[in-house]
Amino acid sequence: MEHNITHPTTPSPLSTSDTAMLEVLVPGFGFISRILMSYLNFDISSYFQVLVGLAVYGATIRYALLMLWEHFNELFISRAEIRLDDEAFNYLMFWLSRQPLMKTTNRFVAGVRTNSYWDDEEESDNEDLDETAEDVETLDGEKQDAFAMYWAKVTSRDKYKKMRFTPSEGCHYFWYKNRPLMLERAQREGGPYWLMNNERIFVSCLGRNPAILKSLLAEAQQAYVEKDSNRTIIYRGSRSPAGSQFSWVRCMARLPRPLSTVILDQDRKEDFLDDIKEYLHPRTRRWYSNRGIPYRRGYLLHGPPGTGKTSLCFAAAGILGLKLYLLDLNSTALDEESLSMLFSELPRRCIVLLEDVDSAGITKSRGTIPAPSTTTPPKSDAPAAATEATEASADATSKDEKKGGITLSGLLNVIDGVAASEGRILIMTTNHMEKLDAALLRPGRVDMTVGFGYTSEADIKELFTSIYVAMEKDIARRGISTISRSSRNGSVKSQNSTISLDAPKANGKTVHLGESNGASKKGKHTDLQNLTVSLRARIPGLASEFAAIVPGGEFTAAEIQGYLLNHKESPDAAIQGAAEWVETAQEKKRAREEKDTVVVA
Ligand SMILES: Nc1ncnc2c1ncn2[C@@H]1O[C@H](COP(=O)(O)OP(=O)(O)OP(=O)(O)O)[C@@H](O)[C@H]1O
Repeated sequence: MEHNITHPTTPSPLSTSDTAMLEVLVPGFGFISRILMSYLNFDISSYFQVLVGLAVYGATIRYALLMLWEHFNELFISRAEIRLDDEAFNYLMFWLSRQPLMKTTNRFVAGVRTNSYWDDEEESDNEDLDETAEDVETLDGEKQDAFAMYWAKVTSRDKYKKMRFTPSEGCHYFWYKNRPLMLERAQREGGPYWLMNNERIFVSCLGRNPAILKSLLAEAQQAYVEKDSNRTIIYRGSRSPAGSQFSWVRCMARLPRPLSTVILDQDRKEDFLDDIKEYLHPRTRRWYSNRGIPYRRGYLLHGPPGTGKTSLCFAAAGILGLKLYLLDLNSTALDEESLSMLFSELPRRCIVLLEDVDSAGITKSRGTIPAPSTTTPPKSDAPAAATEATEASADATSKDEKKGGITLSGLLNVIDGVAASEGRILIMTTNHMEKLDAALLRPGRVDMTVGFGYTSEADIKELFTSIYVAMEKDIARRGISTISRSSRNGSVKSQNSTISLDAPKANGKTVHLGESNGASKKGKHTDLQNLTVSLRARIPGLASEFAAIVPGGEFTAAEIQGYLLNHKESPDAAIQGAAEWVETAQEKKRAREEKDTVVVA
C-alpha cells in the first residue's frame, strides 16, 4: 500500500540574496523565520514580497520623519552646544544645579565627587562650620567640648559628603524667562563611550532667534564667575584620567595673598609688580605688535627654598586678578607636544608658573643648597651675570637634556614657539640659578630676575609683625562672634564665663576680657579696642626684641614662620623660646652641612 505523505505547501525558498536583503531591512529576520518554521511550521518567507514592501515602507516613513524633523529643527529651533572640555560646561552645570529643574526632574546623575563646579561651595560650607567653632570656643571651660563638637561636625560632614545632582543623559524640559527650553545631555555620536571628554550638552529653544540661549549662558557664566568673586583661580596642567591628553584643570580658588605679607625688599617687590603692570598696559601690547615682537614676558624668581618665590607669584596673581596656571615640568608623562598644546590653550592674560625649573629634566641633577654668603641676594636684574654663570654649566646641562619627560630644547621651543599664546606672563622659579642653561635665561625668555635670600634683621621684624598683626583681626573676629552670641542669648551665659583672649599686657601679664559677669556689649567693645590698641603698640618693640635674638642672613622666612606658628597666640612665648630655637636650628644646619661635605668627599 502506498502512503502519500502530504507536506504543507512550501513556496519556493528564498534565494540567499533575498534573505540577506531582508536581514538588512529587518534585523533578526533569519532567526525569527527559523523559529516560526520549526515551532509553528510557518514559513514566513512565503510572504517575502509583503515583508519587503512593509520594511521599505517603514524605512521610508522613518527617513521622511527624520528629514522633516531636521528641517523643522533648522527652521524653528535654535540650539547651543557646550562641550565638556570647555569651561562653559562648568558654568552651565553650576547654574543648572541651582535651578528648579534639578528639584523636579526624576532623571539625574547623583554623585559626591568634588570637582571644579563645586569646590568653592565646599569651602564656604567649611567656613560656616568654622564660625560655629569660634562661637563656642570663646566660652571658658567649654573649650575642649567646643572643639570636640566642632570636630565631630567636620568629620561627619567629610564622611557624608554632600550629594550633588546634575541632569542625566537624555532630554529635559524646563522654563527659563517664561520660555520652554530643552536640555539634552549626550555623548558625541560615533565617539568611544569611555572617552570622557566626549560629553556634550545641548540647550534648545523654539524659534530661530537664539538670544534666550545666549542670555542663559551669560547668566550661567555670571553666576559661576561671581562665585569666585575676588579669589585667585588656580589651574593645573594634568593628564585626563581617561586619555593621554594634557589639559588645564581648575584645581582651586584661593583668597588672594596680600603683597604686604610677602617679606621682600619693598623696591624689589614694587619693581616686579610695576614691570608686570607695564607689560599688561595696552600701549605695551601695541608697542610689541607694531614692531612684530611676540607679546610675552618672562620672569625668573631664584633663591633658596622657602624664601617666598611662590608666595610672590600668588600675591601678584591676586593683585592683578590674573588666573594662575601651574605646571610640573618633572612629570615624565609630559612631552613637548603636550606642553605645546597646554601653552596654546592659555588664555590671553594669565600667569604661568613653572616651579623648580632646575629640578626638571632640563638641567643637571639637583644638588645641595649653597650656603648663604650674604643676608640679601644680589640686586635681581642682572641677567647678564646670570647668563655668564649659566654658560659654564651649559655643557653639563646638555648631557642631562634627555632626563625626564621634557627636554630643554622642548621647553625652549614651547616658550617662544609660534603656537604659544601671546599676552601670558611666564614665571619660573629655581633654587639653583647657576644650574640653568644660558639659553633659558636669555632676554625674551627671562626678561627680569628677582632674587630671594635669607632673612635680614629688617625682614625678621617684618615677618614677626605680619604674623602677630593678624592676631588683632582674630581678636576682633572672636569679639564679634562672642558679642553676637551673647546678644542672642540675652546675656553672657554662665557665672564663670569670660572671653578667653589671653593677650599679654605691656607688663607681661595676661589680660582676660569681659571678666565681669553680664558685661555689656559696649563694655566688651571697649575692652577689645583697648586690647587691640595695646597689642598694636607693643608689636614693634616685640619685633625688635625677636630680631635681636634671631641672627640675620641665616634663616629663611619659611623657617622663621614655622617657629612662630608654634607660638601663634603668644608673641611673648615666641621671644622667650627664640634663643633656644636658634641654637637648635644652627646645630641641625651644621650637622647637615657636615653630612653633605662627607658625601661630596
Ligand atoms: N619672603 C616671605 N615672606 C612671607 N612668607 C614667606 C616668605 N618666604 C617663605 N614664606 C612662607 O614660607 C612658606 C613657603 O614659601 P614659598 O612656597 O613661597 O617658598 P619658595 O621660595 O617658593 O620655596 P620653594 O623654592 O621650596 O618652592 C609659605 O608658607 C610662606 O608663607
